[in-house]
Amino acid sequence: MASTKVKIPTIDFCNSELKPNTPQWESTKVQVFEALQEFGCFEAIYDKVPNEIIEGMFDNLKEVFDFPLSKLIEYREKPFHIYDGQIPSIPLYGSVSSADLVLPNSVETFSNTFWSHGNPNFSNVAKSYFKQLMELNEMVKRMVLESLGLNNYIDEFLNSNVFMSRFTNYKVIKGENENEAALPSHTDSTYLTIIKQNQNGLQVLYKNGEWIELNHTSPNSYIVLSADIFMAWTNDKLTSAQHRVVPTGDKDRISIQFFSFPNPDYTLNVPKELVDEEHPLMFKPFKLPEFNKYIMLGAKNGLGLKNYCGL
Ligand SMILES: O=C(O)CCC(=O)C(=O)O
Ligand SMILES: [Fe+2]
Repeated sequence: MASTKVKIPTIDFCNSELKPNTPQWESTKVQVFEALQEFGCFEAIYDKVPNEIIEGMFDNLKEVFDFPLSKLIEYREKPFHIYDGQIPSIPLYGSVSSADLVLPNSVETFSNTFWSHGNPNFSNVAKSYFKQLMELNEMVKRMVLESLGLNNYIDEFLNSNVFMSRFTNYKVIKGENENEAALPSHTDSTYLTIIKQNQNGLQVLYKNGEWIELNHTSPNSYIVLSADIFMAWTNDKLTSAQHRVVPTGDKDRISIQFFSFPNPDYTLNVPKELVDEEHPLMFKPFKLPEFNKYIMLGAKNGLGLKNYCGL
């Protein structure tokens, strides 16, 4: 069971004055940094994505997951597009990912695969959704880098980021297995993952060993998780959130994940400002594709990164 005692912070990003060098920014920045250090996650309340865009995303995605398997497989055959499903260990899980739905071409490929004449409605809502999430993602990263005194790195860091979007469907089951994790405990190999769920079910493992529910408390809620790559690049200053999904509702759960990574050529080198006698270097330099290959070979339970390049 997930704990109801510990609550992860809810942080408000709605204020229109939330710009660098304002008092509002400075106080939000403290909350963001503390939350990502302590929990590796927080709930963001962010009202820049209109409700009709969010509803449009979930309505279109319901249709996608009702399409026959052959469509999902056809999608998988396009470069940079992935369908994961029918995995025996996680039978309720199915997802489609796109290399970058922020790029117009990628949105069109997605629409043209699933709808025979494309789907301008999906294309428009997806473009709008991911454009606004890019801004939230950028604000959070800027706040983290400023908190670490890495202001000189912000532009280079943000320019080297690439993105991936994933839509996931968890089939509802009733019966003796209904409280089992539909997606088992793991950490992500990203900088940040920003998740929107149409039903609660996401949980994070807190350091006291309790699972904490990561619920949406508002229609404008998103869950922001810091992950392996951000933990490595910041020399262990941030926590990589260990999370899982235990759907609770009585209908299929759909979630939208917005992942950010370093580009494949970028060497992850801890900034020298974060290393001194009291804070020795914790990770060797590495590139993401090599780390991903290592993970694929079977590293488990958040030990992957430390085993791979920990010092
Ligand atoms: O469905 C969710 O809320 C989370 C999915 C997830 O953790 C992942 O795809 O890495
Ligand atoms: Fe994840």
